[in-house]
Amino acid sequence: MGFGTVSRGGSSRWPDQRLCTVEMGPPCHTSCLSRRKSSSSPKIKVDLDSSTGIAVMKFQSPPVNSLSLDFLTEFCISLEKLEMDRSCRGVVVTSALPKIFSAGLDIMEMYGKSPERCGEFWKAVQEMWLKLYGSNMVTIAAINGSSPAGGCLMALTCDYRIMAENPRYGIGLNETQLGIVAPFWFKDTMVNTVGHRTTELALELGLLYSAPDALRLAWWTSWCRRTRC
Ligand SMILES: CC/C=C\CC(=O)SCCNC(=O)CCNC(=O)[C@H](O)C(C)(C)COP(=O)(O)OP(=O)(O)OC[C@H]1O[C@@H](n2cnc3c(N)ncnc32)[C@H](O)[C@@H]1OP(=O)(O)O
Repeated sequence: MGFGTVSRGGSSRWPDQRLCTVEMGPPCHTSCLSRRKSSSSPKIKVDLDSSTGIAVMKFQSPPVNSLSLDFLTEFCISLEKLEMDRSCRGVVVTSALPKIFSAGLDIMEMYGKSPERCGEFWKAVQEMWLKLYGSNMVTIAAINGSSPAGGCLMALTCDYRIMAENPRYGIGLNETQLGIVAPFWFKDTMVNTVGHRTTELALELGLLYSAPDALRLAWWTSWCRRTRC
């Protein structure tokens, strides 16, 4: 079973556990997280407004909010805590840094590391996707800066996307420009939002879109497919 087959909003609060076994090694989400410790200085600031039930997760990991193992671990733990808080109905993910939403996967995590460390990192990337995609909360990406590759994946994984209009901000799965292939579940996540043909073109050329171009291609017209149960 592939990641692209995970359905949203099913009866379970978490995606099918079989996915952990097949794609992610030994189960399960919580045990993976509890093995890792997040760094002492928070990379993500979380504020929950109890009067609205809306939480804001602000990325504050300079210089570019790259998705390191520490960042991803903290993200998953924070999201899990909000998930368990019944008063929280929705989450906005955004950046505290000027000009950057997230630069995507931390390139230094993929260079000169042991296979074990690479495996741990990749598992954390998958967990981020599973937790965000399978969340019972309404999830919104407020994209207030550039959002290439893994940053784009994170935004696409949310129910809604809102992007600040600035000609310097780009969003897209630009992996081809880096000489690497976007994993199929990155691709599937984009197909779910903008359709097959747009995704095919975007991935082939490694395109980064401005907010108006993305709007034209229906990046922002996804709807909330579930409510908090
Ligand atoms: C198999 C899965 C494959 C891929 C998924 C991925 O996500 S791969 C990562 C893809 N990411 C990118 O291609 C983004 C590359 N970065 C940029 O385009 C720019 O840095 C960005 C985000 C537009 C910001 O530009 P700006 O001019 O503001 O900053 P600058 O380029 O000078 O970068 C500042 C420092 O950040 C470091 N950095 C940038 N991106 C990453 C990253 N993804 N991981 C780790 N570090 C990153 C950059 O090297 C600079 O470091 P410094 O020590 O100051 O030189």
